[in-house]
Formats: sequence, structure tokens, C-alpha cells
Amino acid sequence: MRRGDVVAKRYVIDRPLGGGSFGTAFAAYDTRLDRQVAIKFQHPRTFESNAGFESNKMGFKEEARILKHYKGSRGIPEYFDIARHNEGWVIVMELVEGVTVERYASVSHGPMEQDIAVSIVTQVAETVSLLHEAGYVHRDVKPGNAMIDHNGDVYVIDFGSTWVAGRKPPLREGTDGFAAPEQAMPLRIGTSADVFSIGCILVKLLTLHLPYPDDYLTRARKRRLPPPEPDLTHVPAPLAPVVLDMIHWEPRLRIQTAAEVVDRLRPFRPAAGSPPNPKLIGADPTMRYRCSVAVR
Ligand SMILES: Nc1ncnc2c1ncn2[C@@H]1O[C@H](COP(=O)(O)OP(=O)(O)OP(=O)(O)O)[C@@H](O)[C@H]1O
Repeated sequence: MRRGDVVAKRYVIDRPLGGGSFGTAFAAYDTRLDRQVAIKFQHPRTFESNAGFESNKMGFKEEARILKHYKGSRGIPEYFDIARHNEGWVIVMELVEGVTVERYASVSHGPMEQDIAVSIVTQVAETVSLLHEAGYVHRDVKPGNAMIDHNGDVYVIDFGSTWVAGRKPPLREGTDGFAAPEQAMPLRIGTSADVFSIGCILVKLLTLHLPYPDDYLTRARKRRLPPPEPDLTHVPAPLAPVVLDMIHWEPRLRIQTAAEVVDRLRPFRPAAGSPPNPKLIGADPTMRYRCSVAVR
């Protein structure tokens, strides 16, 4: 796909935004409605095997359905359209003008301040709670699947792995380092799997390292692993018990939903009226809580 290419007779490709296992996203211009959009293409690579094809097809259809369902919800790019392109489909959605949380964290030169990390993670949890309330699990919550825009608003992206909570998924999904250990097994996955991932994001932002070795998912796919000790070095002491409750190896013993995460993190996030963090340059995720004007 090159700059100037036209998709579905109306979207003019501008620039690549990023690519993952299931798709490649581009910024484009919608000539019919005169607006910038993001277009996600199915990855041709995944058509090579039947399993890849089925998972891609299902992931794409499901992703479009989820986006459509949450049209107008805070923290989820707005669904615009689904269209045919060559052999596959494209999803057209709101263009988030910003960067992934992974990138945002990488340019902050060191561990993130607690108020900033908690504000980002709380925004992620607020959005994921919308899925949980409807009985879905995202299954791939990670810094690369969250974006922060210029106003400091955080979006969750990539709903291609979303599945019904408590139902056995046809394929295992998730990313090493962030996915809950039970995602390595062909088991029913509950909403607490996303809680585990959100906890891992919080630890990573605060300390630059993950609480568990980043290959446990791959290893657990081969054989059952004994629960490892989480590494919470450098997690501020008052936050550590909440983090532990999020990343418990045993799903039953974890915080169960993203809404509970929002509640448990409330005492740690900036309060309405608190001053901005003087060290923060650029997009400010704390503003939503400090200024209490979070209506979208
Ligand atoms: N609505 C959007 N606005 C701006 N950028 C976006 C948008 N959606 C996706 N992107 C960018 O495109 C990249 C790839 O998108 P996405 O994560 O949805 O693809 P994917 O193939 O499913 O990724 P993976 O499976 O590796 O997580 C993202 O990392 C992000 O940088």
C-alpha cells in the first residue's frame, strides 16, 4: 500500500501507522466525508495456513463487530466502516492522533512517575471495564495495544482477540509478558485475564521491567509451570498490594474485573484540583483526573 492509493473508491492512503500480526494500519483521507481516518488491513501473511486464515477472518469480523457495538464510547476508536479490499477486508475507524503507550513510555527516559502511570492504567481499565460489563475479555491488553492522544486521552485498540468471558476460545491468544498464564492453555478465560495484563502494564511503566519472565506464556504452552514469584522491585510500597492482587498467578485469587481495578487504583491517582506533574512534557494523561472535565 502506497501513499495516494485509493481503497474502496473513497479512502486515499496517507501514511503507515503500524503493523502487527493480524493487520497493518494506515492513516487515510475519506474523500466522501472529508476527514482523516485509520484503516486496518488484514495481513496477507495470515492467509498462508488454514488456522491463520480462520483466526484472521474471525478476528477481523469480531473486531469490526466490537468496534461497532462501542461506537461513541470513551477510549475506543470510533467505528466508521468495513469494506472489501482485494481478497480481504478493511476496517475504517477514527484516527487516534498520538502514539502507543509502548512508545510513550520508551521516550520518557526511565521509570514513569506514579501519578502518570496510574492515570494511564486507570484509563485503560475504564475502557476494558466496558468490555467486561458486556461479558467480553480483550485477551491482548498490552502497551502496544493502548494509544495516548495529544490531549492525554488513552484508547484501547486491537479488538481482534476479544472473546466471550467464560467460554472456551477456539484459539489461544495473547502476548508473552502481559497475557495471563491460563491463556497458554485451551481453557475458558475470564475477565481476570485482562486484570493480569493491566497489572503487568502498571509494573512495566513504573519499573521498566515485567513482574514475570517475558517467556512464561511460551514455556507454559509446553508444560504446566509452577507459579513463579513476581518481581515487584521498585513498585512503590503502598501500590504493591494492589498490584499483587492484579497479577496473582491463580485467576481465582485475582481482582476479577477492570471496574474493580479502577476502584482499587482510585486512591493513587491524581485528585481533582491537584497541580500538573512538573516533570511531564507533552500529552498529559493525568489531566482527566486533575481537571474532572472528562466528557467525550
Ligand atoms: N485507530 C487508530 N489510530 C491510530 N493508529 C492506529 C489505530 N489503530 C491502530 N493503529 C496503529 O497501528 C498499529 C497496528 O494496529 P493493531 O494493533 O490494531 O494491529 P494488529 O495487527 O492487530 O496488532 P497486534 O496483533 O500485533 O497487536 C498499532 O500499533 C497503532 O500504532
